[in-house]
Amino acid sequence: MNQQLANMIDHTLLKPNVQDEQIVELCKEAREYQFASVCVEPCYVSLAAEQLKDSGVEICTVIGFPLGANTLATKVFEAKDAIANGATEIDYVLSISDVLNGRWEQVEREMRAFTELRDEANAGVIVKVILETCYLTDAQVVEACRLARETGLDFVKTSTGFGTGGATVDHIRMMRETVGDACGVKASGGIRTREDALAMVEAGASRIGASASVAIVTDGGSNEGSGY
Ligand SMILES: O=C[C@H](O)COP(=O)(O)O
Repeated sequence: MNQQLANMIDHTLLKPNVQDEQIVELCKEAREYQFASVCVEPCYVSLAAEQLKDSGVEICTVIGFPLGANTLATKVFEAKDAIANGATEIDYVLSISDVLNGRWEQVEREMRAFTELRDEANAGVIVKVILETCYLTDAQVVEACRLARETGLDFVKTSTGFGTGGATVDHIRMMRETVGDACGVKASGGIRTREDALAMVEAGASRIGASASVAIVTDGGSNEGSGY
């Protein structure tokens, strides 16, 4: 097992039919392999936080997930509630409609709202913006990354795992080139093997989001994924 790789992985379980015992198991695995975080739906943040007390594993959750289509006020409320319940990492889906309609000032406003709520939380919370790159042009990916860097977000992230495509090496390279050292880059969606994960790291990813994390670090492969 490659510990360095494990330390970079958000151990993810995002499905409509998740139950408590699966979250308990996810947390057990995260503690054992020392993954960076568990990534769970907001309704499971409290349970995960309780399970992972004093483990060093962060509690990541997803906001406006998976479509990014909620209004900003709803996303902000959801994020604050998740932090109050114990979330330390917030992965929010950006307003894809604003990007597609060229409303970049709205995209920026949303990013600033997230950096503000992160700074107000003042508890080592970090924010990642999920771009859902499968729906964007390269120019839109670059512009979103440029704004994320400018507004001070912590990470840019490729995918929800529920779109028409996941992380690609080309997108990761483009995202890293745009944010430089100012932000982390998270590759997620469709990463099933150690080989997939290492290709993303090689291209510039500093975090991997995956449902198949255990298979990745134990050198196997898996068909496990979030998507429908
Ligand atoms: O946010 C992370 C993704 O949902 C993970 O995608 P995956 O289930 O395809 O590994």
